[in-house]
Amino acid sequence: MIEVKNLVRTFNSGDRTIKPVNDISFILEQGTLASIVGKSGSGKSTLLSLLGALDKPTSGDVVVDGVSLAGMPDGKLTEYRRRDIGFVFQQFNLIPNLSAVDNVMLPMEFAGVRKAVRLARAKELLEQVQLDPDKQVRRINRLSGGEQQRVAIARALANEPKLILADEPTGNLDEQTGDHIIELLSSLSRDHNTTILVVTHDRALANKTDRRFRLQQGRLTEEPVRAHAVASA
Ligand SMILES: Nc1ncnc2c1ncn2[C@@H]1O[C@H](COP(=O)(O)OP(=O)(O)OP(=O)(O)O)[C@@H](O)[C@H]1O
Repeated sequence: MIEVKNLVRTFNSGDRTIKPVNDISFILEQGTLASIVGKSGSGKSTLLSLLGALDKPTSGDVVVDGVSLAGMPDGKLTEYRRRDIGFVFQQFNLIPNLSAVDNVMLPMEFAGVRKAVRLARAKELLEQVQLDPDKQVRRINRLSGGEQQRVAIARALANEPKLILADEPTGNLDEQTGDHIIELLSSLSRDHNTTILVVTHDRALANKTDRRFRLQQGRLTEEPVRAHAVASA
């Protein structure tokens, strides 16, 4: 369970102070698939960075399974990022001159997983995101944007994180691949009890989530979701 408590992040911009995260509180039960929508500049990336411990709040706290991130030493925060979070972020670029399969194996190497196990799991994950076997061994810089996005999702899943933070996970994908990614995220939350928070402009994805939030000028509101409208459409 993730508890976000009165989270605030301010930035000084010249002689102004801006507050892209302005007293945000919510609780996500384990296994929830939630989405955040909001205009450009509304604070979505800032909020995801705080949840992933890539940035520190000005005040407030994030509590993960009863453990508070505020006041956690940097070494422990790094451990939290590596072990508990799967990031699907633009700025978390894949390593371009490594193959897809090597990119997916990397987080498992950091976690000390044996090579044979890493390789088998990386292949299994790349199959789940429907990357053809011949492309699995190709260097990242020889894959299309959509294929790279799928590799990034497979890599985020590598260590079976408790929480996946995804910024526009279906952004570069055609409709069919996007639908498959939506199914994959839904089944991860439902069957593997992974908590997933996605920032998305994709209505098909937002409609599939259990909870939907809107961020406006640093304030978060929850919107009602029609109960799995897409599934019955
Ligand atoms: N390190 C920083 N220093 C100063 N201002 C920042 C910093 N990071 C973000 N901001 C500002 O905070 C506000 C929110 O930015 P953020 O990236 O969180 O928005 P966003 O909703 O993710 O936007 P987009 O949809 O365009 O990615 C913006 O006004 C941005 O310029």
